[in-house]
Amino acid sequence: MELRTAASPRDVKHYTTERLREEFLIDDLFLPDVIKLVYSHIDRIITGSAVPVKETLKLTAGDELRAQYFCERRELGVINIGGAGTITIDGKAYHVAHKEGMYIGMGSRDITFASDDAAAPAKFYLNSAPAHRTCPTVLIKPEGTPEDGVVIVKDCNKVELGSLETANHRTICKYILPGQVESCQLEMGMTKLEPGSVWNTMPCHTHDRRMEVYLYFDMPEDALVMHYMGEPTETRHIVMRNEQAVISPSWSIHSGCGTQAYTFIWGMVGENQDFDDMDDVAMTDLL
Ligand SMILES: O=C[C@H](O)[C@@H](O)CC(=O)C(=O)O
Ligand SMILES: [Zn+2]
Repeated sequence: MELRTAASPRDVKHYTTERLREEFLIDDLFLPDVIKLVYSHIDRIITGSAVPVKETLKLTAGDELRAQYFCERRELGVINIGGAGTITIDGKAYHVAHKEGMYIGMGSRDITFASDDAAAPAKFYLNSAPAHRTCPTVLIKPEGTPEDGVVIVKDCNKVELGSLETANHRTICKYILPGQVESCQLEMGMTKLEPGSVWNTMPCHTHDRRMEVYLYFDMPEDALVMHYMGEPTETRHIVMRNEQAVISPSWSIHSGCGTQAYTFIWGMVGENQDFDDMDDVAMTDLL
């Protein structure tokens, strides 16, 4: 497991491009037959990926968690951005298709990942946070009919925002949040931009009570997103490519502008689970 420490905004404003990328960018996710995990001291979020191709992959606590198993004291959110696959939790198999996800509650011991087809492997994106109680493990589908153990994203959790005129027409699909999928602190969802729209989260915001991690994907290899971060009056950018993630501290804005439309997954943890608890930044105040 790779470890990242927290960073102070007073230091970050002096960082070079290289240092900014070292601290915040995660550019080696989704390697085949590897579970990659990055542990951040910021709210102790773990960001990672599991891409089973030739093998079934088993999630372990590693040395770092000083736990017998990964979810001993943690909850885990998963969204599959690849082909269909199976997540097996303590002997129970959940079939997770493209853009479906899971919430896996604290206390789940044995977690494995497999793909249906090695030629189109599943790409499981992972966000995990410390937990204090067990919430039910569920499969999450953006569309469909609910069954036992399966939650369908509610219409009120598919929020259309922005417009083509301001190049930010997008739909926020909220997967894990109170009232739909119960968790201790983790919230997760996916935002998809419409063709011709390139800006996410502009007008932008900070939220002092939560940190966030973004994963940008569904873009060609030569496309890029300029991810904007920093205090509102000290903005910086990180050039991001397909399937790369970025850590966003509470004090930072988190916004992006791509060379074309893209999709991203956001994961949030921290003090509260109030999605709308944001500190909006006026466009005219950004520097
Ligand atoms: O705090 C909320 C997160 O920044 C995202 O949900 C924002 C987002 O997906 C968007 O505006 O496009
Ligand atoms: Zn935000």
